[in-house]
Amino acid sequence: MNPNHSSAMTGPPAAQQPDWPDTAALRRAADDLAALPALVAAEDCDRLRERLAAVARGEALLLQGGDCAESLAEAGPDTTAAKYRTLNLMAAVVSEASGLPVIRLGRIAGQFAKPRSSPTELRGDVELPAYRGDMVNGPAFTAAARTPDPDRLRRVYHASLGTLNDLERLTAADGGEFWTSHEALILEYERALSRLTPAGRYALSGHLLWIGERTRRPDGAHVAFAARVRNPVAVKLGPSSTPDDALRLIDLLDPDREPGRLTFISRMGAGAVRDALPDLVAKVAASGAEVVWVCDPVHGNTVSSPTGHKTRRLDDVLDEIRGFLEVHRSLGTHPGGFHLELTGDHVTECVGGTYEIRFEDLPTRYETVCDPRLNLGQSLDVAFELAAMYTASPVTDRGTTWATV
Ligand SMILES: O=C[C@H](O)[C@H](O)COP(=O)(O)O
Ligand SMILES: C=C(OP(=O)(O)O)C(=O)O
Ligand SMILES: [Mn+2]
Repeated sequence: MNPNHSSAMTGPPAAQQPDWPDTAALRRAADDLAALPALVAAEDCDRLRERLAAVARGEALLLQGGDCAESLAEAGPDTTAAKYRTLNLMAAVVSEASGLPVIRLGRIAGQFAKPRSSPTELRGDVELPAYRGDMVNGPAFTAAARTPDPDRLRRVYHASLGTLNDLERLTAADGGEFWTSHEALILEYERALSRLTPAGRYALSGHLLWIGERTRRPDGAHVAFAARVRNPVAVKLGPSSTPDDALRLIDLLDPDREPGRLTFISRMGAGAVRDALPDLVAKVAASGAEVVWVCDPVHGNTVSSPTGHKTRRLDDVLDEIRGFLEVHRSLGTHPGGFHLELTGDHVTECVGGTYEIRFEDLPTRYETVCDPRLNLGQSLDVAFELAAMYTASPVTDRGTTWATV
């Protein structure tokens, strides 16, 4: 794995790219995708950008959620409907309590690629390439499954198309808008599904694409790609982010200062959010840029259970949300929304909740292929806790009236 892999001879470095063993096959897969219909419409990306502009103005909230990594084996109408209904229920609860419209954005129909802390995984004395999401390789711990396979680009395209069809049926039945998003990680996939339209270039693999914590360097290939497309885009900001990083990203990704174009997803961890976030939000606000601030209260709170399962405590998730709201309250800025890893099923991957999952319960239904997801009950716990926070401190004007949270 070459961390400075550059996918074009002269392009900027692209972090977290797989070592594809057959680059000719990769080229053929990308060419096939480039000739297939785009997955979403450019006009819909524009419409989502308008909705996000309302969030930037403090007139709406964003709820973004879904699997850490979608799975080809699990893809289908039932899992899609379960995730859709979970987000729908959460949005209804939060909207009722806050009095604000809630925009529903799935981590769905394309969330098939993962950045990893380590390029390899060691079990006993066997070392294999890390699982990088079903767009790249398979989760089974065998050399065959872990070898990056370019045909997977085609498979996730078709699975995403099926999911989009299912989502269309679901939204037609209840009349609401629902948008799709994923991390723009594998550049061959994203470039192959970008299209030049009369209004400019769009990444048409999803409505909103985000850049992850591990690929957000301002001089990197992911930021360069996002800068070239007109979709709404987001960037994760972890505890090492500096105000200067944020301001550079604004200049690169939102040079025209278009409200709704750029979202920052803060993922600091419950222990760091109150210290790390205020300076970022204050300096961005002082620059005059109108970005959307979203809280991802899961990625900074991953721990290992005594049984070695990757997990998260619901209490930490809620504490980071509270910290995020406190920071915005004290600065008079709008806490624009929430980004969560969740599923509509009754999995046992995170601990805590009204129907409490304990460390010892984790093996019962631990089904994620990457990070632990909140189950249906835990997702609703988050929604009702949010409702309680909004009821205690009503939003009346740009989120400035957070008396207590
Ligand atoms: O979102 C997913 C994970 O946080 C990311 O892939 C890193 O996971 P890892 O530390 O298990 O590699
Ligand atoms: C990898 C992810 O997050 P981050 O880039 O914030 O670590 C993710 O959202 O699954
Ligand atoms: Mn994750």
